[in-house]
Amino acid sequence: MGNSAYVVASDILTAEHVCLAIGGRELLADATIRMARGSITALLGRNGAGKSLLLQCIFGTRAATECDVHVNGVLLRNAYTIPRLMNYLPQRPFLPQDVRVGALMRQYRVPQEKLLAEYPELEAYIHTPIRELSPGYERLLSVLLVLYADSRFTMLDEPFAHIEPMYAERLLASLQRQRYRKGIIITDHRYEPLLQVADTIYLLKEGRSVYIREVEDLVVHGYLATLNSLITR
Ligand SMILES: Nc1ncnc2c1ncn2[C@@H]1O[C@H](COP(=O)(O)OP(=O)(O)OP(=O)(O)O)[C@@H](O)[C@H]1O
Repeated sequence: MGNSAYVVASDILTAEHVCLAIGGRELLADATIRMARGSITALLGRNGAGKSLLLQCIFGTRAATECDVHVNGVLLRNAYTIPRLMNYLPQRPFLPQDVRVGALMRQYRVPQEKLLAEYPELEAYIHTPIRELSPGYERLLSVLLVLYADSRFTMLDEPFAHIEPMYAERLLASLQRQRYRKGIIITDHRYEPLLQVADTIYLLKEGRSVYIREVEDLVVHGYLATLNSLITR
């Protein structure tokens, strides 16, 4: 797990009693997540466990049956409407296809010089419209825009999907750097890199969030069959 020494005295976001039913099907049943600015929280769960729905409920773009989101004890409604509080990387492509990379960096208020210092290869794409990027490159750019944007909390839904191994490693390093200035929650099926950087781990199971104290708990709760892939590294 990550080093909680990175955690600084800071904003605390809690989402409690998150309940959601669609078409009579109970999909979230009292899920709870707590995240602090300066730390990384991993949200694991099997396919269809409700991870994306939970993030959308916290963000406020999905109407939940119940969802109490507080930042430093202040109750929030529709977190997405509060400037610079929180941003969210959805699982599916969302960038406007006709807009150029540089224009999007400005729109997201990304510190362009800093981002280009870390990813100098992006310079060549500054004038390129999104529709001309490969799907993997578009995904990488989407993750970077959300991660480097000015917000106190960032939620990333499958940031490693479609990203080549070299970029996945660099992205992990970027996450470590960005954790100093924001609280980050990540859900991804590539659990190994997540376990490396996460300070806190939750497993979403049967609509509830289970706090994972030890990686062995992931086997106990039926998320992993064994710990072999972790232990043999
Ligand atoms: N609009 C909807 N109407 C009905 N059911 C939905 C809707 N959106 C999601 N679901 C169902 O809710 C469940 C949880 O979906 P969600 O996308 O949150 O899962 P997930 O944990 O993110 O899964 P994955 O890891 O496969 O992306 C799934 O069974 C899905 O079919």
